Amino acid sequence: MSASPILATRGLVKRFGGVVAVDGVDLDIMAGEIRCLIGPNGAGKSTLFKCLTHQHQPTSGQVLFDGRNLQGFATHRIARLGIAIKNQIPTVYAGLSVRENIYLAALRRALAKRELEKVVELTLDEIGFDERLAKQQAATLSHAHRQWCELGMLLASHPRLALLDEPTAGMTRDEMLKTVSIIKRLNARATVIVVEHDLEFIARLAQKVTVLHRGRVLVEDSMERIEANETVRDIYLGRKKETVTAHA
Ligand SMILES: Nc1ncnc2c1ncn2[C@@H]1O[C@H](COP(=O)(O)OP(=O)(O)OP(=O)(O)O)[C@@H](O)[C@H]1O
Repeated sequence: MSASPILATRGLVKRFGGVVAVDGVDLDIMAGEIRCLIGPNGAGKSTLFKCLTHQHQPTSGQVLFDGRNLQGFATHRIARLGIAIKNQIPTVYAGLSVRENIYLAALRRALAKRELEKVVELTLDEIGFDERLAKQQAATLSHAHRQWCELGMLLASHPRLALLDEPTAGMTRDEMLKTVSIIKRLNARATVIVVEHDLEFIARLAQKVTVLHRGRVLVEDSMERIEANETVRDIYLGRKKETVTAHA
């Protein structure tokens, strides 16, 4: 029995003038999967994400969600289908508390008030926020707490597919490990695609990794096999390992 992918792209292209940022990408993401997307700076990872949600209109090619072609769909209509994106810069309501942010995110599920309140409290628990943090204004949160607040908003909104762009950027190792556990919770109810540079994070999370290079899929495999792949090492991992070592 062959299952069909929840998300597929076929020949996806995005040009910015003379720059071909995404150059004929075919992806098949199965329901329930966590897929990591890696590649050197400028490989096209963020642009690909933005094409999936129509923050950028693809130049050509198709995005299929549950087999349905999303061509012509506005961003808000894609969000309503259950595709959520967390961009590199967190988007929280700065003037509201964490609890209020999560409450607003949960509203999209059209639950009765008591259910909604339960979801909010459960989510605060899932991201490990106590009452003090729940009441804190989002603008005053630390970098990591702001990222977790936004992950909480994703958890509460219950997407079918979550796209996470560098969720651990700027985090310490302990913060990265906590983020892994939050994303595993998210993956218990949603398919997840995550762009990341942190190799330990990827190894702890993903079953399958897609390497993008110059807008194209270079290889798709397990992290173990990708780490052993000479071409990938040359264009990406070797350079990154040096960077990681240099910062250790
Ligand atoms: N809005 C834009 N206008 C023009 N060029 C763009 C735009 N967005 C991205 N690009 C170009 O497209 C290419 C891919 O960029 P993108 O940000 O998608 O790469 P990335 O893999 O996400 O990189 P990073 O790891 O640094 O975030 C780059 O050459 C970039 O300069």
